[in-house]
Amino acid sequence: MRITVLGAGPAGYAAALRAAQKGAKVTLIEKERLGGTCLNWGCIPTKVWVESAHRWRAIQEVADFGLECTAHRPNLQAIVARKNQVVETLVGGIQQLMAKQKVHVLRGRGTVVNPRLVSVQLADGSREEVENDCLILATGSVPASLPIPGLDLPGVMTSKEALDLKELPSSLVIIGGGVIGLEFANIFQTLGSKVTVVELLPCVLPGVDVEIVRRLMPVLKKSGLDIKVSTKLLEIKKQDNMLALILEGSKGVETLTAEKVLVATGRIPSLSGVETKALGLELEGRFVKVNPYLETNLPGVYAIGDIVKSPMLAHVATAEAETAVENIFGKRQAMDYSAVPAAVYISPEVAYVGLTEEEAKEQGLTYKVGKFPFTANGRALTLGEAQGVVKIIAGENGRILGAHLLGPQASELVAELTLALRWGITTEQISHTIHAHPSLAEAVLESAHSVFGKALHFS
Ligand SMILES: Cc1cc2nc3c(=O)[nH]c(=O)nc-3n(C[C@H](O)[C@H](O)[C@H](O)COP(=O)(O)OP(=O)(O)OC[C@H]3O[C@@H](n4cnc5c(N)ncnc54)[C@H](O)[C@@H]3O)c2cc1C
Repeated sequence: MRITVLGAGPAGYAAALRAAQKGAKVTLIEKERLGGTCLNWGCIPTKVWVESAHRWRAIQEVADFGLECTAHRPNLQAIVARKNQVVETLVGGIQQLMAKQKVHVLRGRGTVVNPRLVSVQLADGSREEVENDCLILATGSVPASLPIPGLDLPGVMTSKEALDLKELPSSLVIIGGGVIGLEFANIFQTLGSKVTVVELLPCVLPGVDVEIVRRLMPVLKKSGLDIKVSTKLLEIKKQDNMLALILEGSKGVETLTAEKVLVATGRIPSLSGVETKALGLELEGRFVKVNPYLETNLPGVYAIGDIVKSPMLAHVATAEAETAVENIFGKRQAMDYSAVPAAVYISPEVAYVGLTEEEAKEQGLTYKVGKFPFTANGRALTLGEAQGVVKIIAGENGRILGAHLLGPQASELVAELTLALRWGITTEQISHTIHAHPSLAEAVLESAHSVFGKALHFS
């Protein structure tokens, strides 16, 4: 079987690899870089910056650990160099995997001529036509742009440019208090910029369990971050060497000046090379419409990743890739979104899976809540990172409906609860499972105990 995959992000490259492993003759078309947004301008490079910020904070706190050390300043050129090196290592790894699985990688911009033919404009200006028996669309997403005057001024950036900043801005305003906005806010605030986050909605991290956001806010504010919610950006103007932002909030219109502005107001599907109207490809809003098997309305055409209406996350994109390939090879497997974890890499980390308490209420479910604070966890205290909580929402039968974590390594700890949620493991079963001591995972164990009011180290 000949399969063409358009786009080599975590959706496309994973689909290409899996299809090749199953014996298909695969062509993978990519106009920029293997690994797509996630590896080059998203998940991975941001976490390199997050780690530098984390270590910088740790250096400043070493005196609390009985150590003496003098650190001079963060070196952004070195951070960017390390970021590039990590990205190159991963992209190189994907290149090798493609070669090993004999995936034919075509570097150029693909245009879908019809469901069985893609025309590729190669870098040298020539064209190559690729025929297929099955086409997988994985063209990803791009930053959403707002119709606001001044967004094209020098000094106004998207996350892509921010990742290559070689000098620390003295002041930075971030438009958008979602996951990406807060991650950058945390990085630059920690490294020494004066950071303000402007969010249109009444709270940051919309969709996250309200109690978690409520607990997080004072921690962020204490770190020096200025957060303006229910505030709309009207315009950006140049003012001497700075940028002046005209904002409208509950107290009226105000002007804020900053050296740089980062726009993080979400992402929209990219359908570059996919003329939906001409092809007759059905959309759902801006997203490509798919059925539970990830098939579009065009026979033999699948769509996966950020272009379909599911959480815009790399691991979801990869899971969709695997499901689509299973279906191409004849297995009728619906995509399962019942347990999708998500994490926000700030300090302390936020991670969650399943229903929020608000959603459980809205759905009229009977539920119990278990909570365990990291202040009562030995390992968290040894790390000096005892802020936060593990909150579990369990149904009547003890099965986990949702879990919400704020604290050290939350992005790792959520895996146990995701496994439990996905496979119906109850809080009672977790509470009868021995966890290593001392470990942060004991906070998960104790939170499971606490669903029955039986936490050992907290009451
Ligand atoms: C700053 C930032 C941080 C993020 N952090 C995280 C995180 O920590 N965890 C997480 O899960 N997610 C994160 N994400 C989201 C994650 O990057 C996306 O969900 C993921 O990359 C989607 O994968 P995809 O394969 O659908 O699309 P993409 O990764 O966008 O890849 C699509 C690829 O298709 C190519 N393409 C498009 N059109 C054509 C064409 N016509 N011809 C050839 N090639 C084409 C593009 O060049 C691109 O390489 C982050 C995103 C950003 C921006």
